[in-house]
Amino acid sequence: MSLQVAPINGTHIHYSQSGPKDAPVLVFSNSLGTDLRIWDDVVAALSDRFNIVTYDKRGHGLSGIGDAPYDIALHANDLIGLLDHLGLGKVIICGLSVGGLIAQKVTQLQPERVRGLILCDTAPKLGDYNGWNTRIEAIKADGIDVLGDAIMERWLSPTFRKDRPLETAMYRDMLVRTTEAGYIGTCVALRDGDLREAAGKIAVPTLCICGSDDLATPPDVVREMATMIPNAEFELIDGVGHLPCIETPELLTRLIDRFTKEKNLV
Ligand SMILES: O=C(O)CC1=CCC(=O)O1
Repeated sequence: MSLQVAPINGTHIHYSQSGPKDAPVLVFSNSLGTDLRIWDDVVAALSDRFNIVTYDKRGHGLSGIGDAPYDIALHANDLIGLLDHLGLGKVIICGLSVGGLIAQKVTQLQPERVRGLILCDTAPKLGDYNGWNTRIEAIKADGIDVLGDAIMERWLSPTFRKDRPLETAMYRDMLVRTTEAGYIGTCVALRDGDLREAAGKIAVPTLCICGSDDLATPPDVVREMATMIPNAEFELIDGVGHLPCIETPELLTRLIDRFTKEKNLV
């Protein structure tokens, strides 16, 4: 399939769409420093029954960087713009880490559009102001590569890194090849983003998922989010880090399948 790209909010957004066009729409939103390929195994398993959209948020993958200062609302409006461009109305959103904040923000901006949320390894607020500034300053001084190994420890469980060194190296490359402007811009968005007040107003079925070995958004953080969102469910995936879509796509697929069936979203 040829690459698909859309003009959105003054830049271009690279996306992929697969599955039956009349099926329920399931959109995946990525984490910091990753591109849409992290969902490949999940998409392959679900694209017989969902109309699936994956995309690279601005500054990541093959999308443009744009000129606007980044914040979570800008990323959310990019996703809304992409859905409008594709003529997609109501959607289920699965957001990972910063993608989870983007999903929550879209729900806040267009509550009527979102039918359900799957929030993986995320929270309404991630990290603290000084922590993000330290990361931003380190990257400005020396580039993303200096943080590559430390970030792999946050992303991937010790078992994955030990047993799958080539893939670990590949995901490290994905990270360090992210544009510096896009990465730092998204760190700023995370530093300043706080959706805790809005979390209590989310009124759609929500499943919160976390890997037990997630060092970026540890289970307690995700569990707390589940208590803030009315009627949200929480699932812990044992032995997995920050990116269940990479480490255990089969289990993530089963959780999405079960949740969407139980909540009558399919
Ligand atoms: O890079 C990390 O620490 C993991 C992460 C934080 C926000 C996000 O999207 O990924």
